[in-house]
Amino acid sequence: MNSGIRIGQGYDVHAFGEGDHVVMGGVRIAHERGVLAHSDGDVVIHALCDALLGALALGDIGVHFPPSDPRWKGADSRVFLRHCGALLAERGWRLGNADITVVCERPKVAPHAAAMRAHLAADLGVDVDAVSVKATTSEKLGFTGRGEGLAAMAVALLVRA
Ligand SMILES: Nc1ccn([C@@H]2O[C@H](COP(=O)(O)O)[C@@H](O)[C@H]2O)c(=O)n1
Ligand SMILES: C[C@@]1(CO)OP(=O)(O)OP(=O)(O)OC[C@H]1O
Repeated sequence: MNSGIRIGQGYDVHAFGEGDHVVMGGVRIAHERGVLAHSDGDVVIHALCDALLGALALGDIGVHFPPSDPRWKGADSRVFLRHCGALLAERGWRLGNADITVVCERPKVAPHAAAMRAHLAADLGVDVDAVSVKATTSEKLGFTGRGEGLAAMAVALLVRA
């Protein structure tokens, strides 16, 4: 890892299940469904963690936080993100910027994007303008379009600390 930049990408999906809220970017959003997950099922943070781990070539979130490990049952995914931030710092990197896209028909993400960005930036120790969160529907096509679950994609650029 001698070059001055690294790039990574991440993708995560969680199916809707019983519940009355979803968590995205550390924000609890009231919703008529919850998500099926071992942790809190935060697709935004899981995708971002995978982008950061990918940039470091350190595997993926399931390697670091196995779904078989009872410690992570119901876990706040911000714990995972802070851990990834520490891995970056230990290796002499910091986040240059990250861009995350959530794909779902509902819930609406835009009203919560600023709060999500604030959480993600705080957990990674960067300015809020280094972290983008946006959303799109899939025009009622596919599993997200049918309202079966949530998806999120992330890209992250690392720069030398
Ligand atoms: N879950 C979502 C999906 C979309 N948005 C916002 O609505 C805009 C229009 O979405 P289209 O898929 O019709 O392009 C989009 O640009 C987002 O700002 C949202 O907040 N939450
Ligand atoms: C986050 C972990 C934690 O055990 O479990 P899940 O909440 O099910 O989420 P997933 O996106 O499948 O990632 C795997 C795991 O690391």
